Amino acid sequence: MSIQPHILVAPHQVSEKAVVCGEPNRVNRIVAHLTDVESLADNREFRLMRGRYGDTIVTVCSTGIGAPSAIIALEELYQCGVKQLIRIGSAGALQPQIAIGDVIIAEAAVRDDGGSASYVKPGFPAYANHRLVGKLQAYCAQHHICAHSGVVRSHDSFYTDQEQDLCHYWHRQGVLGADMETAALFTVGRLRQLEVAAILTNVVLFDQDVKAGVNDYVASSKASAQGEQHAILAALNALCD
Ligand SMILES: O=P(O)(O)O[C@H]1O[C@H](CO)[C@@H](O)[C@H]1O
Ligand SMILES: O=c1cc[nH]c(=O)[nH]1
Repeated sequence: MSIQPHILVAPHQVSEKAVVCGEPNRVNRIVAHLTDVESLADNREFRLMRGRYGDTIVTVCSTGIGAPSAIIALEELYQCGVKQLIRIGSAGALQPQIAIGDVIIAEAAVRDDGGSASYVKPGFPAYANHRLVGKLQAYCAQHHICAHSGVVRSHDSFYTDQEQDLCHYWHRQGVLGADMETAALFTVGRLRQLEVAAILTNVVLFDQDVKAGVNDYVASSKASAQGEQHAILAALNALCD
């Protein structure tokens, strides 16, 4: 089969197990844990590399920001034969007990994104693969990683005029954190019969100014960077054991 139009890889280059993340540079930090690393493609927001974690080959792909590009990556990875996929993302906390660098294991996601809405009615649930969630939780428990499991909210913009009210609304419903891709990956992944999970590093405290939190992350605040390493190891172990 031919090369996919956005991720620029062909099926024979891609493994059944994949890790995705928003930020292209995070791909490099993920493959630092792999051996026999090969660069596959680097196009727009999509950076792809492949390597070995123990005996298992893993493909790592960045998806950029937001549901549309995450769905493009998922659909093209699916065309290439991917069957299991874990997102290693970042998030902002919606609960005060979640510290910077804690990880959030998404059991399900509120579909406040436009991408998944273009596929299926809003009543269709965005929920993670139960087996992968269990493996992420087990790894975090064994390694004393501060992990919170529950519902996240995926949205399309930080900067809507109602954002603060929306965050407080979802806080009151017990939602743990916000990101921009998990709901779309869970929804479209489910429609394509992929096994999908997500583990997110918290980079913004509840009610903290979002720009300050994201800036800290860009500057690699120690706790965020440590949390990302925890999320990477949890995801690779969940996918490969
Ligand atoms: O760090 P990533 O994986 O990109 O995830 C989060 O960070 C971006 C926003 O700053 C959004 O993509 C959001 O989902
Ligand atoms: O607050 C945040 C931080 C990262 N990503 C989000 O979507 N929200």
